[in-house]
Amino acid sequence: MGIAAPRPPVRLIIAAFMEKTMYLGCIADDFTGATDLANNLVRAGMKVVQTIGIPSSPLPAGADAVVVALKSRTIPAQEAVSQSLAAASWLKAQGASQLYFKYCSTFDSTDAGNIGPVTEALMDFLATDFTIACPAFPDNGRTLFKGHLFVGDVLLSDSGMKNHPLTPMTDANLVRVLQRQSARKVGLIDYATVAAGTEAIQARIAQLKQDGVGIAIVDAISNADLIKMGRAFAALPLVTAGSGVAIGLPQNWNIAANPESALLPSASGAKAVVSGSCSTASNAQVADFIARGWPAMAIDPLQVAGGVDMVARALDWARPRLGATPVLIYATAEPSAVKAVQAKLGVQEAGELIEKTLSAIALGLVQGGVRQLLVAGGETSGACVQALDIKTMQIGPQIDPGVPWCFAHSLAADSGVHIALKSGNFGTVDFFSKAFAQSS
Ligand SMILES: Nc1ncnc2c1ncn2[C@@H]1O[C@H](COP(=O)(O)OP(=O)(O)O)[C@@H](O)[C@H]1O
Ligand SMILES: O=C(O)[C@@H](O)C(=O)COP(=O)(O)O
Repeated sequence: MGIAAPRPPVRLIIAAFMEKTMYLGCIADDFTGATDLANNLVRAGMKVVQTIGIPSSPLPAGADAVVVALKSRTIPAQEAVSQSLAAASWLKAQGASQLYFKYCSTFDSTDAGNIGPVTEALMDFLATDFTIACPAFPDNGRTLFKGHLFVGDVLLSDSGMKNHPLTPMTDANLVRVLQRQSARKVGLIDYATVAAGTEAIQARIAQLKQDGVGIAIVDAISNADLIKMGRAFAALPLVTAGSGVAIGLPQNWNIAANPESALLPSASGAKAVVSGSCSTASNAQVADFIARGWPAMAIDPLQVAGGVDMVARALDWARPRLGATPVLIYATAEPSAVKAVQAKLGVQEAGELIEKTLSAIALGLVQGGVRQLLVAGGETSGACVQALDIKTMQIGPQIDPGVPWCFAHSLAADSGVHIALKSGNFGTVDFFSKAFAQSS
């Protein structure tokens, strides 16, 4: 006969039945952005669940934050609004006390949206007359000064983002950029105010509200700025930002950083990279992978458009090569090549065709035994995660700022899959090899 387990004290039994409220409900406009935000929240000590779309089944209890990943960055603004509102009502119904709309640290959008329209729809939904907008992420070189966004040492408009295939960013003045997308007046909380601290930021918010400003861009150049502003935003029903602002919010619920919070099961199985990002960083990372002599295959969009079955061709190429060394399948190309493809196929059409091709390849790779998959590119990641039918993701250790390894269950794999979704712009030049060295 076994030994009876000791009975837990009564107060523990009661605690187990008490519903814990979710503090932060997050809506991310793409999937790499969602893991980036979840990564920063986990590193700041929160228990986070990341879902792909609005979950259809109940989530495990006890999360401090839930990040709902949408693929709404480049879809028509009205569709982005309706998907974001559906996510917002679900998060509020789960008890979220504050909502966080996460967009790109390079403010990826066009004059048609979607940052402005989604922000304003969420403000209407929450019946709030004020929110902030701050894509600053100093750990990744995104800083804001006098409303101007810098990427590393250059203005946004001088960075590689001016050549983005879907959302070229040619104006670094975010007050101007957001005003073009918004009906509400857009203002600025400038660096002098942020440097003066939490009370100064709160006083400036009160002043801006009196002046009829609905959304304020906020300057920040360091993590210390993000901590100060986090305290000042405690009472806002809605925060809109990149992932950086997230590091300053957990303190409002007395949550402190916890290095234990990002543990995953150990990784095994074949390794692959699928890259559809055409950013400067991804181009350099692909070149680095090839320079190592590792197996890589390029996908030519024009051949796909011409009817060649590149999915079958890529999977046939990859099959005998899968193993301890990662394989890379990529559509990543330099701006001139991207423009030539877009001129022939159309911007959206080219993007969708390549996403469909790469996501079918990702699915085939996992069905063929890949269990450590790295995807480069936000839209590309969205397509791949959807093809793999992943519903939730567990956040693990950070590879580089903004990119953690994650663990997910996919119908395509009997066991789970380790997956990393790399934002186009993120990661050092040796990111692909670094990621697999860390997972092994
Ligand atoms: N060679 C190419 N020509 C044209 N478009 C491309 C090419 N390769 C990829 N794309 C498309 O460019 C877009 C890149 O976006 P995304 O995956 O979000 O990358 P990033 O994270 O760099 O923004 C995708 O829609 C992708 O399908
Ligand atoms: O904030 C960021 O820069 C990223 O989290 C992000 O949103 C990535 O988007 P992509 O560059 O499209 O991957």
